[in-house]
Amino acid sequence: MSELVITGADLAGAGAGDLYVRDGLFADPTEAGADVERVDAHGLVALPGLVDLHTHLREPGREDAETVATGTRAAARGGFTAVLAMANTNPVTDTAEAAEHLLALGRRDGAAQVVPVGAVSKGLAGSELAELGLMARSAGVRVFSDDGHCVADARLMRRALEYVRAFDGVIAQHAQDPRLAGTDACCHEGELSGRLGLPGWPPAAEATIVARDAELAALTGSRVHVCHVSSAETVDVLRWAQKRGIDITAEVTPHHLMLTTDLLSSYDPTYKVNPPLRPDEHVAALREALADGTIAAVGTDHAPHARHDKEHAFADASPGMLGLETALAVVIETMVTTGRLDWAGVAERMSYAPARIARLSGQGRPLAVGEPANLVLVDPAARSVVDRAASASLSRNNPWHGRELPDPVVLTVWAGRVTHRRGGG
Ligand SMILES: NC(=O)N[C@@H](CC(=O)O)C(=O)O
Ligand SMILES: [Zn+2]
Ligand SMILES: [Zn+2]
Repeated sequence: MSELVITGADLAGAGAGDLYVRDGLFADPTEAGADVERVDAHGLVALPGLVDLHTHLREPGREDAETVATGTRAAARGGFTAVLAMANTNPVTDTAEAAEHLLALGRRDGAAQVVPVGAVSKGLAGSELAELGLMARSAGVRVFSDDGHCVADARLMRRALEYVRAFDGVIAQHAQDPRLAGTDACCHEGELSGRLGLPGWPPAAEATIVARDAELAALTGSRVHVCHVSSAETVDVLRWAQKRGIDITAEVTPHHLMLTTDLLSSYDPTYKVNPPLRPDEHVAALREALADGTIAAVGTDHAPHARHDKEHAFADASPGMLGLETALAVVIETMVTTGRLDWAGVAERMSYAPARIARLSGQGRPLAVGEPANLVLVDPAARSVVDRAASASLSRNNPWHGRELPDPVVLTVWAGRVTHRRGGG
């Protein structure tokens, strides 16, 4: 446990103040002794520790691609103090034992809080419900997702929603109608997919599932969350559903806020991701929706893949890209520098809202005396060129490699522990 005083930081856009980290909590800075370490943070911004609703840690099963230790170290370097770990591991997190095991791994190896996401269906197979109630009771699971797969069966989705309502759970849907966009679909459907000869993935495959799930949320009085929204069509559906008072939230990934379909013309599998990168007009709609709150949160969909799964012809490579270390940089570049979000807005979309959606009690809390000491100290002016070799992740599928981006994270503190400090230490 660390003890330190941070002086002069802009507290999430609310003006300058001091923070005193003691015994895992924020304490009154006037009580700090003269011997306590002081970090001069004038010109920096302090945000509550970031919370990622959508991380793939790959442990258990694919420790060659990522582990709890390496994935949470990447999280800490990105300013995150909690990550929701998706269930598509091997074995799948579809039982209470599997969820408890992941919790234990997180306690042992985590440089951030590891929150298990439970599978909706056994083995992610989409036919029988997993042990939702047992996972909730024994491991505190509140977010359930078959991510990687869509819960395509409307009846199973309805039953899952009815089930989790009892304990205020939420179903996080990977919205991809498998009949409109099958497992081979890998390029936004349009002129370019035709020219490149890649199977198309139309926005309608996402938006139709989201419309259906909004109706099921209304029918059951339960909560739906939409993973990695990629299209303007889905944004329209979300607006319509939220206007009706339906309890539906959504996240957008950093890559969908910035990268576009044309990158695929190189056939570089680094840019293969599900759902696919889309043209400019979708990127613009996603930025607008994140600014106005239609999309409540950023979720990284950090999806590490080993070399031998990624270095293939485009059609055969595994989909997914790294995201934890660069998420805040991309949000600053696309949302803050452009005037769409202020620092309070960044805190809301990357900490408060994700913590609320996942019903985490000790995360996404204000920087105030008595609250858990989770924070990230941000340098709004620093920039650097991203180097994939410098990552804490075990994988190198980094779509930002070689780009100049903001380099904001100076210090991360999780539960009173320094988990990252720029330049090491
Ligand atoms: N996003 C991806 O392209 N891949 C994810 C699965 C997913 O998020 O659907 C993965 O697990 O690799
Ligand atoms: Zn997904
Ligand atoms: Zn995912």
